[in-house]
Amino acid sequence: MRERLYLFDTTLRDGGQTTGIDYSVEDKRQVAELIDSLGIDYIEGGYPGANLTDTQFFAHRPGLRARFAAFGMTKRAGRSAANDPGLAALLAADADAIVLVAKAWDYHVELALGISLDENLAGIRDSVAACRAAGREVMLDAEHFFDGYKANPSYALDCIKAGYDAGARWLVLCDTNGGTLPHDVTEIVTAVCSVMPGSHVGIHAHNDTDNAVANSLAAVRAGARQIQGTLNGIGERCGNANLVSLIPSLVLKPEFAARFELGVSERQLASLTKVSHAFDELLNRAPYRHAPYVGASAFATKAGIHASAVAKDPRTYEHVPPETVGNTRKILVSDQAGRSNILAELERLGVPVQRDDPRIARLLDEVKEKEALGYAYEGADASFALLARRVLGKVPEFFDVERFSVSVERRYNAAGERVTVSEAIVKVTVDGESLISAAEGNGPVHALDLALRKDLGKYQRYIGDLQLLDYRVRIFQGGSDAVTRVLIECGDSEGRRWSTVGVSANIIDASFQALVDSMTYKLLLAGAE
Ligand SMILES: CC(=O)SCCNC(=O)CCNC(=O)[C@H](O)C(C)(C)COP(=O)(O)OP(=O)(O)OC[C@H]1O[C@@H](n2cnc3c(N)ncnc32)[C@H](O)[C@@H]1OP(=O)(O)O
Ligand SMILES: CC(=O)C(=O)O
Repeated sequence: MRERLYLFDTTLRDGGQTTGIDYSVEDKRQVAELIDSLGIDYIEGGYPGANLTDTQFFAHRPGLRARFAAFGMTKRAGRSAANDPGLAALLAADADAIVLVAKAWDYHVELALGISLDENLAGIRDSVAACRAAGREVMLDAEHFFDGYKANPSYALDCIKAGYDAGARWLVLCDTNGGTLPHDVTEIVTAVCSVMPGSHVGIHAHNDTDNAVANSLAAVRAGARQIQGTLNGIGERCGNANLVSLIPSLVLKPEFAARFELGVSERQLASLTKVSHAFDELLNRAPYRHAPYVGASAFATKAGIHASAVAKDPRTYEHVPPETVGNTRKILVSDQAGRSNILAELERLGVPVQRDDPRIARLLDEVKEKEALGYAYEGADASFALLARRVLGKVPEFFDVERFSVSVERRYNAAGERVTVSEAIVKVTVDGESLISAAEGNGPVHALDLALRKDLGKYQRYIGDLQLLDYRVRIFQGGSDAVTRVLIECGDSEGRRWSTVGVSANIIDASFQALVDSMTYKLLLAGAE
């Protein structure tokens, strides 16, 4: 029979202490729903009474499947629990559980609180008892437990015992400064669980040594049965234990899966990548490509030797199947590639080719030569598709660019204001007919884009819904000269997205190459003839 392991999410409380993150009430509601969709047991909504947002959030409690927890501190020194405004605000909040933070390090009690060690124990007892008397489930967040245990083990233990005796359901050992390493966590949690029931012990790890996840797993192995953490590891300073990394390790790694049961179903696990990215979207930041399990690179294979083995069996280079966490396998084409990468990418792009086609070796050589000049195909799938189709003789000559020119001029407009105007002229040949178009744009690339797509003759009807979505420039040293690489991302009304690359010593020329590839790829996608 497997033991139940409880997950506690503090994205909305400790996560709110992250630099650069400032939730609104509506943000909190949306994040709570995201967390709840994963099957987490507890969601800590914030600190009612500490600020208006949190107080309002608790005033209109979200409808959640998880137990909803309110955070606050034990009563202030010199006040009774019944006469403490902070505690009163916590009790007034509509929450199933109350999390009380209490000092467990003698040094902090004497310095930060300025009270005796016994007064602190009495404060813990009285505060927990008051919350229990109000019918709430109580958790004691034992702040600085690990540092406190190292300094004075019997006092740190007395603090959590005081909470337990007064009725706290959970005693959460906090590595508040985040400096504890996994071997210390193992030793200290083992010692705690030899005198307290592990089924009441939790872990709250910070990531200041990049060990918050490792420390949480060590605590579970040593007997703790509740893990606190956040979505994508946000939290004070370097963050908290990342639940997005912890959940799949607990569910998929045999050592944990065989011993423990979580509230997260297979279907919920498969939504992890989506939830993690949706959270970043809400925070208005790009998802971290290299995030374990859910990053775009987590199951991306670039090296030729790896790709060749992955084609035979993905388990050769994947520690878990990507689909279990809702991620996907990617085989990238670059100067690190071999034939296997090329074949896998051609298959993904739907380009039919025999495995022993001698043109594959030519294509691989061409990729490596162009990458040496500065092209980067791992981020430009459409340019690779065109290169491959050209080598395989499968790209129609839709249009030919005879010439283009761009000018940038600063002048006064009719209202006497100073404006900078970009104008472009593009001359193309379509089916033997010369077509000249001119356009003005916000900048030179915008003007070129508009001029190029203004008149493509009989192909015009295929490109009406083409949209330029992203434009990135990188300047680097190629040989003795500076080289500019431009990556462009485009999309269309059918929700398709593709990327192209252009390289030149001249930024406009590099941009134009990428624009032309983009237009050509769109015509291919549209089946233009
Ligand atoms: C480890 C953690 O992450 S704990 C959570 C930390 N999170 C936050 O602090 C965010 C929300 N906090 C706040 O909005 C404010 O700090 C408030 C509203 C809680 C308190 O504000 P203020 O009354 O102005 O006090 P201030 O923040 O300056 O200092 C904290 C006070 O609480 C006392 N205190 C700290 N921890 C505890 C505790 N566990 N039990 C009792 N008192 C405590 C401190 O000694 C200090 O008292 P003092 O004012 O007599 O010196
Ligand atoms: C309670 C808490 O957030 C900490 O000790 O880190």
